[in-house]
Amino acid sequence: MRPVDDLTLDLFADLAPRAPEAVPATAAEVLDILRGWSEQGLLRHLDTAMARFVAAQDPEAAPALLVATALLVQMEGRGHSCLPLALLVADPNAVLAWPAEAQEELHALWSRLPRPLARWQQALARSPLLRVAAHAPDQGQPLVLGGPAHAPLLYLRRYWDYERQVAAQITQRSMAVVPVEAAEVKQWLDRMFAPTPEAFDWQRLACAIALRGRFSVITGGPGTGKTYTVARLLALLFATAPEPERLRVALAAPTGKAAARLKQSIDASLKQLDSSLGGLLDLEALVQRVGAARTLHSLLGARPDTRAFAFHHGQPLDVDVLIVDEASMIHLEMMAALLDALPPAARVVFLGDKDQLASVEAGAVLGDLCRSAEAGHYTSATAAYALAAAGQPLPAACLADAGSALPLAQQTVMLRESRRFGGPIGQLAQAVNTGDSARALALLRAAEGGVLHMREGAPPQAVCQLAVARGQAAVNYQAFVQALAARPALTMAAEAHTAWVRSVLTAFERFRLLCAVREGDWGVAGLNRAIEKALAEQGAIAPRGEWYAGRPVMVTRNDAALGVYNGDIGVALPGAMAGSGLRVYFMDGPALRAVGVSRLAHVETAFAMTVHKSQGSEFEHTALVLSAHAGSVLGRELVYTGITRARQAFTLMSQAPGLLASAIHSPTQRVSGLLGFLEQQAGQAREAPGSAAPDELAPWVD
Ligand SMILES: Nc1ncnc2c1ncn2[C@@H]1O[C@H](COP(=O)(O)OP(=O)(O)OP(=O)(O)O)[C@@H](O)[C@H]1O
Repeated sequence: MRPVDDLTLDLFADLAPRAPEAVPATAAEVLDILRGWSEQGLLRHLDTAMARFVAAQDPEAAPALLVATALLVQMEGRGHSCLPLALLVADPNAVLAWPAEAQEELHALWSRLPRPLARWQQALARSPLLRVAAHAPDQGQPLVLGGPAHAPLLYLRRYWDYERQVAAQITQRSMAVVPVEAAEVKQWLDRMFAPTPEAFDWQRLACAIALRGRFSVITGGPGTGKTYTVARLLALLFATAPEPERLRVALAAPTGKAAARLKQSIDASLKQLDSSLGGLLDLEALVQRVGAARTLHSLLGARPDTRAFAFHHGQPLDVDVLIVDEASMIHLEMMAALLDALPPAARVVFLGDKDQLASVEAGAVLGDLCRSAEAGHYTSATAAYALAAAGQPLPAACLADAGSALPLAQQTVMLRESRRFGGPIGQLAQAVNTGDSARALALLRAAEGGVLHMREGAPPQAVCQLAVARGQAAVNYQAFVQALAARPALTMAAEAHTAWVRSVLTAFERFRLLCAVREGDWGVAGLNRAIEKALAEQGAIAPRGEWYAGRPVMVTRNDAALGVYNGDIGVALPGAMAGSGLRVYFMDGPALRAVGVSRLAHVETAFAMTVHKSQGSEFEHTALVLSAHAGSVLGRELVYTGITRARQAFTLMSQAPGLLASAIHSPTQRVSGLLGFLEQQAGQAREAPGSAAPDELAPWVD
């Protein structure tokens, strides 16, 4: 990006003349306006505090810089990694989506700020606190103006660093392919996958692609066989490694629950494969080698109260292969930390559903990485490898020119056939995903096969009724109530107590209420209170104070010392001995863990939880509750994620008619520059002397 000269600015000046009466805003006036917006709840106090910080550090800071800083911090709080400056200048409300009553003030301020974009850029670039990435040296400035010249992006410095680092790691790792004996791979794939003569087998392709790469992504909706495929990949690595007994494999996921589920499902898949391979490989030994799955925080060695991890590039993880599930939940900062901690020669495979909700924190990394997963964009070199190793010609529609295809695309495979969601739930999820609200509503209204249910415009009591009433068609918390009531006599052996605890935890996991928002009668807090009250009236629980027997809780903060992690769900129950206090029991695969309630400071009741927190879990019956006051939170990904948490039955409870359709028509778009960085770095890699373009890589040995 070149600095903008005054001549260029003059050319633009006439395009958007300022109204003659509009007096340019001063920095002091802008800080006052921002404070007013904080008081009205349009901005957070943190947002305006950052603008004040900039004003304090740079007394000459332009008013436009102060506005942009506050809005940038607000955007970060909403999950965006940067602020799209051109759009902000041209149409601030397209970026901010403020309520109608606030827009007049917004436009009033805008009329007093510079136009067009080039003048904003010039005003911003004058500050020593901002670095124009294209031509200014890095002097630790807290703000960075990057992105393409026609669509500049304003970053907080650390997000700019994360995106650049993540893109560099991915590009290098995607290009650093491992030599592979294609014929040997094909032989193993023939043994591991049944022939599919009529259809292209994406699972076989994913296995072959991940085998040759140090970075790969396998994306697909629920039940498309991501874990089935990765279990075969592990077996294939084990079969082809020069020293399989030394292979160090680690499994991880963003939450404890998702990690435990990954381990269970990989173990089950390897067992099934073991019997179908008839002892050709010692997969029992592989299962032992894989060990327990961990949360990403625990894998990286999170340290209390700091952003730093024990493992990083100076102290890399001790792994050869890392499988990471539920990758849609990984935020940008975590992705940067994870890639930084991986030894250069290790393979990492990310599994996840690109259409699910992105992380609460900034970044939508999996979504960004999978932007062209459906299209494929494979080069002729990848196609040749697919033919040699997976034994299938790639569909012509998935091929692309090597000059434009990203190295990342060569290592990304989308699985397309769901083995578990063929029925009404799968059809509903697909309708939502494709933006077809008419079909989604028709499926719900037809109450297909007793699997789908919908109620619009019902009072919150109806949601509570659905969750706790006896004799409902689909399973609800009555299963939990019954398990709770079946407590064995205190004289019974400890095994009976363990079996009871396990039955209570299992029953609780059969049903869940998922909300879009936390507050209000239709939010997590209100519904938790209502359900506690209703269950107490039934005599199922006896809440006296915060803790009571049968209180289900979700952990909201990692505590490595206690071994509990954000998202873990447990139930408070009395111990086996008479008079023993309440403990929260957690299920860790087959094992149980108990923590005294007084030691758990960061938990919340979990009869109702947010859709965000439900990622990585599935329930026999899921009820999704849509509040009329959810605002922009109510998007397509939220509804899709809620639906795909349901295994056998799904109920939609909507406070008002029309909420579902409006959510389906509002796909969430997170602003990020990650793809731009990936394209830029792929271009640099292509042009670097002696470097191989993706099409020229020699990834396998015939
Ligand atoms: N090629 C296949 N042949 C037979 N069964 C398969 C195949 N692929 C997957 N399955 C079965 O389909 C089910 C779903 O597979 P899997 O659990 O691997 O999907 P997933 O994409 O990991 O799902 P989720 O998103 O829920 O984690 C499993 O029971 C698995 O054994």
